[in-house]
Amino acid sequence: MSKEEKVPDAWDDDWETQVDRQNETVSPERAAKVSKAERLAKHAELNRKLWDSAESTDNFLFLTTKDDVPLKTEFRPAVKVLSRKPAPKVGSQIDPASGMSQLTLEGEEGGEDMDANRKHTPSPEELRLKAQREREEKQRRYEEARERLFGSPATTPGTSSPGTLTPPKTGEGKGIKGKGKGRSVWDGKPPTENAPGSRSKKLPVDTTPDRTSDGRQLYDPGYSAKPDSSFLQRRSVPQSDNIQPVPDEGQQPIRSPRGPDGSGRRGFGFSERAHRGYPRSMKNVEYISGSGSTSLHTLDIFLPRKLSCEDTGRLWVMYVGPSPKLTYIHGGAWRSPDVSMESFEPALNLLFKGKRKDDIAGFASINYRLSPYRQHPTNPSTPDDPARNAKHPDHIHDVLAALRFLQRNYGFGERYLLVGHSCGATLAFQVVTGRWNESSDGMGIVLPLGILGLAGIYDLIRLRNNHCDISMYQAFLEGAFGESEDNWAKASPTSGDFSKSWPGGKLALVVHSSEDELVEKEQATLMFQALQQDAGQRNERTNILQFLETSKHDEIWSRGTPLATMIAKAVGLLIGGAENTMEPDI
Ligand SMILES: N[C@@H](CC(=O)c1ccccc1NC=O)C(=O)O
Repeated sequence: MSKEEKVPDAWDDDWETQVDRQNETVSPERAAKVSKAERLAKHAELNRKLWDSAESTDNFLFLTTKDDVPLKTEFRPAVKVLSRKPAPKVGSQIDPASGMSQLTLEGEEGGEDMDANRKHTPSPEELRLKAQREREEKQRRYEEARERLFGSPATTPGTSSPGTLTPPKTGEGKGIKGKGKGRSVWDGKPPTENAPGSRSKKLPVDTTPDRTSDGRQLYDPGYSAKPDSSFLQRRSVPQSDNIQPVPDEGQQPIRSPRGPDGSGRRGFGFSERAHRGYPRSMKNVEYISGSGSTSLHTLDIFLPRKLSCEDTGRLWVMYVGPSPKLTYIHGGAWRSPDVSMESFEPALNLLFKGKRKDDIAGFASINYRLSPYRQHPTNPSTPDDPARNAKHPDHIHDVLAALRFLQRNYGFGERYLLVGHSCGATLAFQVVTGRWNESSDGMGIVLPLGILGLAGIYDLIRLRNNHCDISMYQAFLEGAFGESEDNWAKASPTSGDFSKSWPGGKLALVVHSSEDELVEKEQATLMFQALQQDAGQRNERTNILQFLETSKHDEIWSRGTPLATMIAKAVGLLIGGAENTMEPDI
């Protein structure tokens, strides 16, 4: 048979006719001219077909003749191979990554020449090596994520495993005693609940126990929380409560801040590429995942250096509102979308050139859902955006959820300063009223050692009354807290009873600028008075009211210096003791 002649396809209905036609068209001359080689080839081909049919397992005739056939299946007509095309082969290959068997149907990709299309089938050894490579890659990625989150690798590289949250390695870092400061506002024990009488020292104190000799660490394996304690050490991330334990590099855009490099350039710009060194920044980490999560349930984390279990001499700083682990809470009248983490960056740059740079373990900036702002000039909210239709107490619930996420993942307990600007300061003080501090699993957060409120709103009704000629105030307060002024009163931090709700508090620093054009200084004074109500009682808190001379409302954060100075001062008060109180700290 010449190459030009097409082999009839046995799947075609008329294949027999085609074959017959071909046979007819073969001239007797051509038939007669069959060479010896051709005859041998034909013979070999016939032989091959015979062996194929003999070896076919499609139909074991000896079994079909018996009635008691072992493994008998229902009647299935045997597939007859009618074509010279190789029969489609179903191959199964185990994917080393997924462990799933991948079914492939050779010949599916079309094309007549199956040899050309046939893929290389890996040998078992190749598969094993591939699986091993993939396993190693997975482990490496997990350890990267873990190190990014905790700032320290597993004790033995490759021994940590996804699914368990192992405590950070002991190593780098310095305890208070090691720093030679000898003064601390906490006692070196694992954080306990903010229960009355749980603190024994007033700020400042000079009785720091030797925390290295008592052997306790952030994750003390021997420590068990008091039965009624709101603090529980976490050795594994809870699966409940929508907590996302490890920000995954694939999911989280990482911005890597540059620290001051001595060149005089501003530091902490964020580079485009992710990198694993320090300082390290993680952006848009979701603190709630799943159905209730929105685009604003995020926080940003900034780690100046590797974290260590022995970092108990350092504070975290949390900014409520957009920023870096000072915890910081941004302002924006509970509704403005244009206040973001960047508002904290000028202050960060200064802080990390300043005296307190070694006293801060990490920063976090907490975002939270906003109330509607339909008239926003450039970015109006829409009714269907769950991130921008919040009503009190949504905002404070979000802040508490974020703090719980950070505490569970980083285990810093009470060792943090909560910083808020404007309505961020409202939220910061709402945290320590304890009124909304409950959670689905019955565990609240551990309240902070200190609060720094800047240009804060603390008495909602007084604020509106002082500005009743400007509709914006009524509008944003109503947008956030509804129409009932009873609710406004209950939500106002000035109505808190802090001796009861925040007995472990060491510092409340209320800062206001005389030049604030949006919030009057009465707000700061009222807050200070509310804090002072329990002065002289059993509490150990230092309350400070401080007025700045030169900052307008938003300049406190936008110029960087006022915010950085006040954070450094608060950190100094909490860590360094009284002698540092009046020093310029940055
Ligand atoms: N830019 C905001 C106004 C604002 O942020 C504000 C106005 C008056 C008093 C306090 C304010 N912000 C507090 O977080 C707005 O347009 O709603």
